[in-house]
Amino acid sequence: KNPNQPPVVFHWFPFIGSTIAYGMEPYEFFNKCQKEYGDVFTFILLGRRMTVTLGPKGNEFVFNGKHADLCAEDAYTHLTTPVFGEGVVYDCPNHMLMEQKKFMKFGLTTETFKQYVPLIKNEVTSFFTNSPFFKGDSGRVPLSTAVPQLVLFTASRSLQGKQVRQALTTTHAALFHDLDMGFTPVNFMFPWLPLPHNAKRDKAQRAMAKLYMDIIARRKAGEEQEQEIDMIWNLMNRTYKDGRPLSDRDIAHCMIALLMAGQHTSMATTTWTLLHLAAKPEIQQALYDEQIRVFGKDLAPLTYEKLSELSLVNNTIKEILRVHPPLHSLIRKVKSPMHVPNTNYIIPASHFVMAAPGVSAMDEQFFKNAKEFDPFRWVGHEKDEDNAEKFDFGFGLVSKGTASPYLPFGAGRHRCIGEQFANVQLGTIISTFVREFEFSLPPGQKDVPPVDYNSMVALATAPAMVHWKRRQ
Ligand code: HEM
Ligand SMILES: N#Cc1ccc(COc2ccc(/C=C/c3ccc(C(F)(F)[C@](O)(Cn4cnnn4)c4ccc(F)cc4F)nc3)cc2)cc1
Repeated sequence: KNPNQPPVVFHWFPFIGSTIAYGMEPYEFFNKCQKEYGDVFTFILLGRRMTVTLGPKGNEFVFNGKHADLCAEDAYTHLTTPVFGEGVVYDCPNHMLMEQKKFMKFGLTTETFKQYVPLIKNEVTSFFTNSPFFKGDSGRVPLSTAVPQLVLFTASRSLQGKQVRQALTTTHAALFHDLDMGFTPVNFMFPWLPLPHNAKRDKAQRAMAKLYMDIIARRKAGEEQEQEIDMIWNLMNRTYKDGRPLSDRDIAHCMIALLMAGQHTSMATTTWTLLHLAAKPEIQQALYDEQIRVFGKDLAPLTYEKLSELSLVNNTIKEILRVHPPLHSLIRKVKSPMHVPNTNYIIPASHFVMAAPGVSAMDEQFFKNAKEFDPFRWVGHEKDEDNAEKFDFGFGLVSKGTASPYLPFGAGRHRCIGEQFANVQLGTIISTFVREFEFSLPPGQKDVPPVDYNSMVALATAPAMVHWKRRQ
């Protein structure tokens, strides 16, 4: 026992350590350890020493740590680079990632969102028309199957662009699936395993990258006019500070990264939202009443400007991200020994640190009835974030204060740049569902299904069936 290192969680077997307990039920594991060891403790995950720092202070320690001390690319590159492709995100120096995030944000403006809302709405309504799950006046739908398709259509039609949307449902549908299968936490641990799914992943990555590079080449040859601003057009004109333009390959790999980012987080969040609304019909009714109040009894078409007036829709998304944050564990590699403030602990360079903001988001000391899904708890707190002090890491201002109990989009230099797009996409999807249908859980099922932690994000256990009835 080393007095100036965090306590190590008891475990029977070396290497395996606490992998099973953590991998199966991370929150149960974190809460049990917090009771026994406090907010800072080390556990063994497949031979790696993971030092967890919980609570708002723990969140701040990881999110505000200096890049020289805490390295994201060393933690994530084995998982992401085989899927996204080389030269971007975690396969390049951090200062280049900061510029890539700046470029991406240039493509996520109110002007593009105004154009995306009708595109997303149309994808949802044509999904209702074409999908086998929504025939007739009532029925049931396995959300685990339907929502990933719906989210892929809406994100690819808007942010990715028409050609990508077209390809993903025809020539490249199977390839997207193969690439998606490669985006799994097992690859965190064993990226080099010559498993069949890794060979398929690599083939799919090359095919997807080629799809984007062919689109770019056609646009450069002037074969396509810029009717709609998609992210590919946006990235085509970007140059790094050192004068080097973003290469066609780097653009393709950034587009794959954005595709994977949005797909997993949005499908998890959309599924959990529909499940919790099915469990609480009174909130569905309140959402429907809000649509009438904001758009009139004839339900005028959704617009980006009006989305911001739908406070219950926005509070529902905030509350879903509190109860079900898609990314439950955020990891950094320790590069030099790090002192944990207010403790005697020095974390050695051989460790990884892990933040789990979802633990403080479900802590009774910060949120009354924390386990309860209650969007109304956010009424009056819509703008808390705005007056916080801000800092620019190279991709725009982010709040400096990261000692918050609620950080579904992270904080600091690695903070998410997709929050606004996600809110537009989720707000449009939820509004369109609520206008069209009423939901309920299968008869006899009282609550939403348990969480499946075996994917990259915290998913609802399949099939996540809900019953629907078309509104008259
Ligand atoms: C509900 C939806 C989403 C949630 C909850 C979410 C959450 C997060 C979190 C927690 C981080 C910090 C990761 C870390 O600190 O290791 C992050 C980073 C990021 N996210 Fe998201 N995200 C969402 C949607 C999106 C979308 C739609 C995009 C792209 C359009 C996106 C792109 C990114 C990027 C580029 C980063 C930066 C990673 C870095 O700097 O290391 N995210 N996101
Ligand atoms: N055996 C076994 C075994 C062992 C352990 C377990 C359980 O262990 C774990 C541990 C961690 C995790 C999830 C963390 C994690 C981190 C980073 C990323 C990411 F980088 F990918 C992302 O942030 C994602 N993102 C951001 N915004 N939207 N998406 C991202 C960034 C930029 C970008 F451009 C594209 C991106 F998409 N993804 C996920 C899941 C399971 C199971 C089985």
